Amino acid sequence: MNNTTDIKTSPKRLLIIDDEENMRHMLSVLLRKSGYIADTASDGHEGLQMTEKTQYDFILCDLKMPRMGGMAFLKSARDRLKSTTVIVMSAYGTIDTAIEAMKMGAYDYISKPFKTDEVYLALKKAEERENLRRENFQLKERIRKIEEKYKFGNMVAKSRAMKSVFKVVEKAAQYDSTVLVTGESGTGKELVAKGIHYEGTRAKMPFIPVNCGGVPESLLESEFFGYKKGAFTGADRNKKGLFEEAEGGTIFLDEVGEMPLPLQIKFLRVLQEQEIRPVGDSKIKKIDVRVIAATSKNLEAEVKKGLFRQDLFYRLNVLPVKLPPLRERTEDIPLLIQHFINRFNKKLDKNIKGVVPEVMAILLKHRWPGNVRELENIIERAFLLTEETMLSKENFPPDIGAASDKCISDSDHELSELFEGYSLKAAQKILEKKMITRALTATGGNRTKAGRLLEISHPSLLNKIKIYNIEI
Ligand SMILES: Nc1ncnc2c1ncn2[C@@H]1O[C@H](COP(=O)(O)OP(=O)(O)OP(=O)(O)O)[C@@H](O)[C@H]1O
Repeated sequence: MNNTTDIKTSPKRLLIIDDEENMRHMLSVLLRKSGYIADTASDGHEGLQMTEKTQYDFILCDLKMPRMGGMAFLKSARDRLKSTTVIVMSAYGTIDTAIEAMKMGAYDYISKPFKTDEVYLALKKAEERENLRRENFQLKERIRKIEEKYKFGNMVAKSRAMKSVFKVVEKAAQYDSTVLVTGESGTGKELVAKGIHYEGTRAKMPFIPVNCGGVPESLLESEFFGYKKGAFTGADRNKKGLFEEAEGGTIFLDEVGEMPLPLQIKFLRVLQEQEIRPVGDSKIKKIDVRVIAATSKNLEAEVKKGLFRQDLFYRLNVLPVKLPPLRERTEDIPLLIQHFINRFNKKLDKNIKGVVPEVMAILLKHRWPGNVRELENIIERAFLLTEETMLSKENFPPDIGAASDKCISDSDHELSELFEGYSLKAAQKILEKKMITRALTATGGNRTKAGRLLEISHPSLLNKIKIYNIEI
């Protein structure tokens, strides 16, 4: 019989509970030979005492015994046996008793009289289940630890750029200063704001988000500051504004760049004085509200254009947090993918393990104009389309990755238009000049960032700019 070798690999603790001396003896000799550390008990009562002292991997338990039978044992030891697999044995084994025992937490049952192979088989099956359960637990623990390490609030990230963002926002959570979060749409500005609020001392108080671009201009003032009964037609009662709703907590001004200029003046006053005046009211009210603002616009440019007040910009920009677009932090993509997979597994009750390498390569190359939101959406879409445990190319929109392919074929075309002949040196010069110009344009002339995009050092970039006489 080769079952013995299978079981022998790791010594497990096992308890045999049976009132028949012969059975206890036979099973313990047999199982010790197979590598188990086997103890015995002559009834449920003794079994209970032993489980108090020792943590067993397996228990083989007879059902009918004097003093305390198997069912009563299962009932009393239930809480203690969470990580023990119990197999019941019964000479009176009807399906009903087996079902009853399983309801009480037993994993399997064997009917007496049984052949030794049957015991081995039941134990082997239980051990396999145990291993699976442990692996599953370890995997979840590993993911949990990775997520803990790269986490702020509900955000995950591991890129250098995002780690420095996390450092700033962790600090910001400890204070009350106004924070201005900037970044393209979908980079996680609202998530940052929520993180600062829920990780800070105001966590138990309200977090009120307002989209400054989504409220009609005529309503903005009464929305924010509230109004007094009779302030205008239809104002038939006093109404609290969003600032009062957020009392003690945080107000999140999303798309603050959309705020009309007249309201900006009022806002400046609120931030300076920490007080509001409801529409139609002559009295002012003190407020205690933290302000976090966000915008995908370049507010400094808006200030220059006269569309945003400079003084308000300075008031908001006490602690600036800039979220880089996803295409500039590709190291975050695999972590985010796993994060969303875990989330959708829970939400949709699935067991997806990951994406196939071919898809990962495509996702790493994609430009992500919609940033993390776009990534989240296409993972959710792939979840709905797949029947497998790995997400494959067919589950993703065909245009994902097409942009990067197009880039290559475009540049192929451009290259052949740019020069003739076969000189590699000449081609290299043309290509270098073109790539540097492209990187400088993409970074608004920022040489440090352009160097990073080109993956060359800052001095090397400066040198090439000089050699190729590139104008910035
Ligand atoms: N680092 C991250 N980890 C996990 N999820 C993220 C992360 N960044 C963004 N998300 C998710 O991406 C989506 C978009 O994030 P969020 O709404 O915070 O972006 P935003 O910059 O405020 O977008 P918009 O400017 O369009 O309002 C959300 O569902 C959010 O949960």
